[in-house]
Amino acid sequence: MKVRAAVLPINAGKFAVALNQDDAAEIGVSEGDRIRVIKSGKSVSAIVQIAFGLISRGKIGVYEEIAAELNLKDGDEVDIYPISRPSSVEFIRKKLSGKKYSREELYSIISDVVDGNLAEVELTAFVLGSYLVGMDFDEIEWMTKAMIDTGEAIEFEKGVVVDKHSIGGVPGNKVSLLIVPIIAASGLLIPKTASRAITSASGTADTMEVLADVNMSVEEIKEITLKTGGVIAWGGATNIAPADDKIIRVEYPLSIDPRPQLLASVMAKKGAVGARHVAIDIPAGNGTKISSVEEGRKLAGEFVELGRRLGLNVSCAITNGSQPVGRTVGPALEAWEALKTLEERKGSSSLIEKSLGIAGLLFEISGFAQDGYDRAKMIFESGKAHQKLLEIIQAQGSKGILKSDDIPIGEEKYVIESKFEGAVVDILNQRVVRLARLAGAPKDKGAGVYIHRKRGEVVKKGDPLITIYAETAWKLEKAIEYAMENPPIVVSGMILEKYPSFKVV
Ligand SMILES: O=P(O)(O)OC[C@H]1O[C@H](OP(=O)(O)O)[C@H](O)[C@@H]1O
Ligand SMILES: O=c1cc[nH]c(=O)[nH]1
Repeated sequence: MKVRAAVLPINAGKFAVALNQDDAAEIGVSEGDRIRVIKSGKSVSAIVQIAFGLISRGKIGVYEEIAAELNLKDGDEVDIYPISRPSSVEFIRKKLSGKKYSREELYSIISDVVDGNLAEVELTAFVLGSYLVGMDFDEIEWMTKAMIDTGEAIEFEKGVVVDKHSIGGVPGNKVSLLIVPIIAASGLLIPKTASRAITSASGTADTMEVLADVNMSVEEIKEITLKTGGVIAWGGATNIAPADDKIIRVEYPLSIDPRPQLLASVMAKKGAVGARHVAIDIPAGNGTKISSVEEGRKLAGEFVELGRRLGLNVSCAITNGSQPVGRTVGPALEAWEALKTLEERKGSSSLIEKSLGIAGLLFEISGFAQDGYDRAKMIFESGKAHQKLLEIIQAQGSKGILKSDDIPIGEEKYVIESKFEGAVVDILNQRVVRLARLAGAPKDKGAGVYIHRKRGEVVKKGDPLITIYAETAWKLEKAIEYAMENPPIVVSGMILEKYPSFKVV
């Protein structure tokens, strides 16, 4: 069938087209089916969206990706005809019925993820298949290797390359902003790629982006690492394990991180940047991805085994995830706390201890030092880590922030005060994250929370417990409403909530 192109100035993130419902019916396709679009002998396969009333008969809405690929302009004539769904869809269906993927099937699925050949619902089914049915270790290894092989990789001809990664899940985990400069200042190389938030209110890429550009090519990551010793780049902007960010995009709205995807996502990024020694942070505690140290140990064993299969020397740190790391949650607040701590060489003990502990672990497993923690502490206290972070920020492309107090924080704020005198007995991670997300994080960089009192700290009636920051008044309102019904900080006593009136703060 011949139709005329209407170029839609929208990036769909995949090859997709919009068809008038009657034209779609005429060639026998429905929402999510595939068609081939042909112009001057060149063709692409595209996922169909039905645009009820928005695209007139005889026209086809083409998103930017297809327009660029086929060099299409408004009014150009193209040929279209229906084609069948990729075989990956059949493999995904097989997993949903409880079967095991083969190596070839996983490669085919990951290639289709990278090429944008899967509709949103098919990609979601792939993630849910892992979440509900799971994968065995062979499948996890094959998926990780497919994720590495379908992207670009970095090789360093000289230097000792190390890397760290967290499985995430604990709010306020800004430790990479301290660890990377400590390692880089020691002379080791750390080409770190991070993801954006998955279940939290700010991923490391969201936090670093407050200070510097995080969109980098593979060549830039290598060049900056060789120049400064380290980078903190957003994995989704590179062509390193490009399937990863596409998978994370469907995990984020569901706030789930299935174990097979988690292992593959983390280890593909480490394998592709040429790291030899890798430290994995596994936060364990209520309201995180790992509820106990025992469960953390099991996951640590899986990381070490996957590392062995990929030729990487992996060590894990099971860390205290029972409450947020440091006192801030949300991109700008976390960047502020990380930079302030480096500037003043003091700050929240959970943030400093964790950062030095993981940097120290990297020093030890790479053979750089036996007293890893002490070496990391010396670099931190000497101010070299602070100077190094500033150097990395400049090399990546600074956002013009020279010191922590220059970082803009949301201007709308509300302080929740304690209604009792006593001590903080609990901080509920998931409520803290929900609160920061309702306030606008991670999209609104200035949104988030500042935690005034952490577990065990004493409060008087009327003392501030938590300050909520937002960039817009209505988001602040929503966040306050939530906090009133779901107090994130519990002061003394044994009663967590009263139902139907939850007002225990
Ligand atoms: O907490 P959630 O959002 O689930 O996990 C995602 C975060 O965990 C990892 O942290 P890092 O890169 O090791 O610092 C990821 O890169 C990402 O920033
Ligand atoms: O990078 C990451 C971190 C946690 N979970 C993932 O799936 N990827």
